[in-house]
Amino acid sequence: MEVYYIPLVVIALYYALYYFFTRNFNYWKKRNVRGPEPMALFGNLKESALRQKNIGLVMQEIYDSYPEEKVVGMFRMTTPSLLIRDLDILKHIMIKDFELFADRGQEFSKQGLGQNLFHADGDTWRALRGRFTPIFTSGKLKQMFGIMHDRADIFMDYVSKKAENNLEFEIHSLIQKYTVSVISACAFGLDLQNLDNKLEDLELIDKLVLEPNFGLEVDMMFPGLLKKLGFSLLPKPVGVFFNKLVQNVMTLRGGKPSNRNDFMDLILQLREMGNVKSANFGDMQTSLEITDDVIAAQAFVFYVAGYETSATTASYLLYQLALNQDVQDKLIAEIDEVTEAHNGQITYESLKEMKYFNKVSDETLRLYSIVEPLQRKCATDYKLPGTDITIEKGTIVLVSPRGIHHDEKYYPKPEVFDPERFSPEEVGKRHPCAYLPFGIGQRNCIGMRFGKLQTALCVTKLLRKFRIEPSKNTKQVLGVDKNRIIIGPENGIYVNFVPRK
Ligand code: HEM
Repeated sequence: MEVYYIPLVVIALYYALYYFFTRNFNYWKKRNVRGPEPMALFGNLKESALRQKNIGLVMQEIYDSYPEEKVVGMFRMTTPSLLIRDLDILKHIMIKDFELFADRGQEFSKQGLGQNLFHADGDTWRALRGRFTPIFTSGKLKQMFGIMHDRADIFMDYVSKKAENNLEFEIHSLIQKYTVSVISACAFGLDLQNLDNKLEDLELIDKLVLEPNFGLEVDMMFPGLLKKLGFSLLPKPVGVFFNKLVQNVMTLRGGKPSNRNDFMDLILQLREMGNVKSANFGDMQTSLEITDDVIAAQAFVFYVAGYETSATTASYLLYQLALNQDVQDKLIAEIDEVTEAHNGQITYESLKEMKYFNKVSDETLRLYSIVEPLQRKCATDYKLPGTDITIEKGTIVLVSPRGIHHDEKYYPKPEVFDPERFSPEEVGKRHPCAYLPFGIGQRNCIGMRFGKLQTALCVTKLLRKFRIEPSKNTKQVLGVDKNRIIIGPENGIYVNFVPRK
């Protein structure tokens, strides 16, 4: 008899689940906000949740599908979120009304690695940003340049040896060797001499952190649940690894700054200054004790945010030089001229003088912005300027830099690589929010100057020695890796390094 109930139970369960996973899907319709039709459970992120497409491409497609809309109502899994397309609204959210949108809405813990600058929110973030901003000034970077330069020389020796046997390189993984050694040296004083021996632990960290895990989707579906349950977005071994690493470095330095002038020294100097109040970020007086856990969390985020982003930027840049030999000619001429004027040395100052390099680098990051989407959480009910729409407290708003950077309204023929888009005249004609590879506003990328510097150093050193040319494996169109949380090339980028005459 009971057996007859089984189909009924299955059907009831099916409907209950279906209801649960679609219960919010009238949310934007009720508010007259247009957007793509969501799918049960996945909302509008089915392809990224199933790892069929990088989330950056999914967001760009949503952006492209609504050219007339200022905002697009969408669903991150089952949670209503809003994609901002209009640049004036974007400016309000990211800059003018920043106080209401300071959070990213990804904080998963107030302890351990959760105290890192990227994931932290609220007072913890304010205190962290206030205290750590001084270690990214131009002056501090200049002091660190020597460490970076040594790493670049080791890298050039490595490449030159390899190039004796084979001109073709897969440049994404190649340049990662350089950025891993730079960040390891600058963030925690680790001198990786043999670039082929990327530490096994660091390989593992790469896998654990930069490959998407389903914690992200759970957090989208049930915002705040992971934090309540004490689950981390980051697997435990990551925390253990960075704590141990930082402990070792601090023990070696006797808990005091050495004379290396790396991030670890700068953080130890900050610690010696004690619990300084900082009111730089908003009205709130915030303070923060720099504990070992706080140091480990920042070492973690500087490492993870620092190496892959710059390696990807440099490899896309070299790829575009291979395809655009005229741009490369002009860039090499500039590098040679400026370097000769500095007695054949590439220095912090000489890199600053390379104006054309900056244009090439800016255009690279327009075409291939790497961190997608940008995200903020609304701290209060908020009427979007210039619309009748009020978003509720707690709503996640998203921005697609890739969508904006490929929008022909701002960049005619967006798929063409043209560094002249970044001449001062052209930049002056554009909306200030039309370019955001490093994000924008008070919560933008804290490591922007560091990232630009290590990319510039690597590329200029390479171009002093080699021309970059297409190889038989150079693709005309690059795919995007589906299995990374940031944008990067699928199956690498192949080019030839041809020694310059
Ligand atoms: C080409 C290189 C890089 C790119 C394209 C890049 C891009 C970004 C973007 C788009 C954001 C989010 C900004 C926002 O939400 O408005 C970000 C945040 C961040 N980046 Fe970078 N980044 C790069 C290099 C670096 C480096 C070298 C470091 C550290 C050494 C770093 C550390 C961080 C940190 C800590 C945050 C969080 C800042 C906060 O929330 O206060 N990044 N980055």
